[in-house]
Parts: sequence; structure tokens; C-alpha cells
Amino acid sequence: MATAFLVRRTSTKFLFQPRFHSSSSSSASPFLPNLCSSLFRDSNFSNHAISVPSYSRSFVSAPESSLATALGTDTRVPATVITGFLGSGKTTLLNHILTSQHGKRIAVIENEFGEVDIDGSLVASHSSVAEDIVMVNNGCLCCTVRGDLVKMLLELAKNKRDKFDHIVIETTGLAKPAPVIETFCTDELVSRYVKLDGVVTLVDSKHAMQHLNEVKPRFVVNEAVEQVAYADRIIMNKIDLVSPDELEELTLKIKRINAMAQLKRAKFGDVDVDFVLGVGGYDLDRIDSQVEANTHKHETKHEHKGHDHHHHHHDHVHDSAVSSVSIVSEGLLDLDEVDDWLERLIEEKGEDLYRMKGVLSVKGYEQRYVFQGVHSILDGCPGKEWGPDEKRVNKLVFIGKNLDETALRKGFKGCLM
Ligand SMILES: Nc1nc2c(ncn2[C@@H]2O[C@H](COP(=O)(O)OP(=O)(O)OP(=O)(O)O)[C@@H](O)[C@H]2O)c(=O)[nH]1
Repeated sequence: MATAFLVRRTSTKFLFQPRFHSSSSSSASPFLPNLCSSLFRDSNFSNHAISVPSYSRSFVSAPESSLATALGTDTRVPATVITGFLGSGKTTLLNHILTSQHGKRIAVIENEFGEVDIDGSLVASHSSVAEDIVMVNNGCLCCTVRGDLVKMLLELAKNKRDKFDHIVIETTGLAKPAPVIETFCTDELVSRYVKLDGVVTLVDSKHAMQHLNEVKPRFVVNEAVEQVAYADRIIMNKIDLVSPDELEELTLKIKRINAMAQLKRAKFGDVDVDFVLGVGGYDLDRIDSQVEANTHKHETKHEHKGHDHHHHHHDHVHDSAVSSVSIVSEGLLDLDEVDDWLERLIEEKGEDLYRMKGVLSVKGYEQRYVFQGVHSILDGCPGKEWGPDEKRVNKLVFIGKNLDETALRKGFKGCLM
């Protein structure tokens, strides 16, 4: 039976909380049995499933749901968030999804500013397969109408669940993805019925560079950068409007911000629907392969070096402050040290850590450990076993603002045996 752990900010100690106890692990680490006993104290479950301590915050893959996912019994409806700057092609992509042959029935939540839901009528007129198109007008999902989003998600998932297989949420071009993602992480009811499948960001290849480079006043978010940073999938759309050189430059720029997301180039949102739906961006059992694929992209590692923006700009924040750091290193990690390191990291930098994913080689464990996080909430569990001749390589990717690559590498090194 697998051992799983949960990292939370609210506890001061024992960030890695095992949810299941592995017999192979108990002798290897004195740390885990201690945790298990504290976690099992209010358990109603059998000996291989435990309840969540009352002080734990829920997460996208809520603890019970992680187990369900692992066992293939997760019946929550998957939801995909489509973001992208104004005019980047979100509605075009949505229409492509709704009119493609993929066999999935889709419910759509549209978010449009203003009285007239132009996008809504565009979608409706193009599609005969959308089971439900719900409009959220006069506000933005990430701010004023977030409560409406919760209501709609619950209405769809609880009362109309048998009518569709997937929910797609199209945000306004100016929406910040973080609060929408947070809705799935922190709303207990939502995370019980709906699981975030992924954030798909449309990029207007013609205008994105200008938006990404825009310098904002201090404390004002550059939405275009945030939308790229939080993405699990990025579609560089409108490639018919740019030269190959421009495209290459933009690709590098995007990868510098987000080294985790898979990227595809497209015209009129014409991508394989599998690239958008069913990506499992928050599924721990798929993180192994995601981190594997993305830490190979070493060109993204050092690219924010040389910028001086985080040294002396006091009244505005440059987008290059958002970047990715990838760590790839062989070796065995001490779980206690990792626990302390990540606890410190999220205490000090949680606000600035947008996304993180990792595959760890922990001393005493036959399985690799996988974790993923959004800001200060982390979730982790064991992944596949290491092969007998397999090199145990740790792979971690962090995306965030003002990341200190040197400090991250040093912190990681400190956890190696
Ligand atoms: N040339 C070109 N035009 C495109 C492409 N994709 C979309 N468009 C056009 O760009 C315009 C904006 O596309 P939408 O899909 O409405 O973009 P959106 O992101 O939903 O726009 P907002 O809701 O206003 O943020 C439309 O006129 C599309 O037909 C593309 O790949 N190439």
C-alpha cells in the first residue's frame, strides 16, 4: 500500500503528512510512523485509508479524492479553465472544442463583462453539443463574481451531473487565474464535486510579447504573465500573423516564465482536443511524467539571470520577475530535511510561488515521491517504484515571482544525504 503525504502551511511541523502508511517505509524513516499515529487518531477508515485532520485545508486533489484517483474511483467532474489575454482566441478554441468529435459532453461556463454576452451567443450559435452554457455577466470570475462561479459549479455538478462529462470555464481576457484556481483548492464543496483538470492559456502570438513586457505599477498584476505562469497547457495561437523568428522569440519568452506547461502552436485554436481536455494538471499520478518531460528543457533554467529588475526597481514590477527554476539532480534525499526546507520555503515565499511540481528520490523508499503545489498548499503521494537499474534522479520545477535560483538549489542540496 502506498504512503502519501500532505504538505500544509497551517501546521508548524510535519509538513509531509502521510495519509497511508507503507510497511516498507516505517523502518526507513522514524518520521513517518510519528505522523501516522497523529493522523490516524480520528480515523474512521480502514488501515490503509485515513481521515484528514480537522485542521487541514482542502486542496484540488482533496485527500479522499487522491485516494479515489489512485483507485480509479474518482467520480468528480473534471473542469478546465481557459484563460488568455483579450482577443487571444479563447472563444475560437471553445468553439473548436465544442464542434470537434471527441465524444465528451461539455458544460460551459462563460464569463463576459457587460450586459450582452457576445461570446455566449457566438458559442451557442456554433455548437449543438454543449449541454449547458451558463453565463456569468457583469463581473470577473476572479473577483466580483467568484461566488457565482461556485454556485454554478455546484449546480452543474450536483444537479446535472448525468448530462455532461466535463466543464469548461472561459474566463474574461483580464481575469487573473489564481483566484479561479483557488476556488477549486479551497472551497470544500467544490473540491468534493469538481476537480480542476487544468488551466489552458491562449496566447495571441502577434501581441503577446507586448503584453508580457508591459511594465505595471507596483502591486499591479500583469495578467498576461500570470495567465502564462499558471498554465498547464499553452496554445500559441494566431501563428499565421507572425514570422518564424518572432514565434521563436516568443516561445523562449514563454518558457522562461513557465517551464512546466506543454506548449503548442496553432491557427484558430486548432489543436488536438486531448491537448486541452483530460490533461490531469493537478493529478499526482501524472506529475511524474509531466516533470519528466519539462525538466529536460534546460534552456529555461537560467534565463532570468542578467535582469536587474528585482534589484532596484522600487515603484514598478517587471514581468521578468516571474520565471521558472528547474532542478535535476541525482541522489537520495532526507525526508525530514525536505520537509523542513519546503516548510521554510512556503512560509517565506508562499505568496510568490505560483506552481511547483516535483519527483523526489527519498532515502528508504522504493517509490518515487511526487508533489505539486499552488502557493503555500502542497500535496504529495508516492509515485511509481524506481526500477532496479534506474538512476534515482530528483526533478523539481518551481514557477514564481522573484525566485532566488541560488537559494533554491542550495536548499535542495541541503536535503541530500
Ligand atoms: N488571424 C487569426 N485570427 C484568429 C485566430 N484565432 C482567432 N482569431 C480571430 O481573433 C478574434 C478574437 O478571437 P476570440 O476567439 O473571440 O478571442 P477571445 O480570446 O475569446 O476574445 P475576448 O473574449 O475578447 O477576450 C476573432 O476575430 C477570431 O476569429 C488565428 O489563429 N489567426
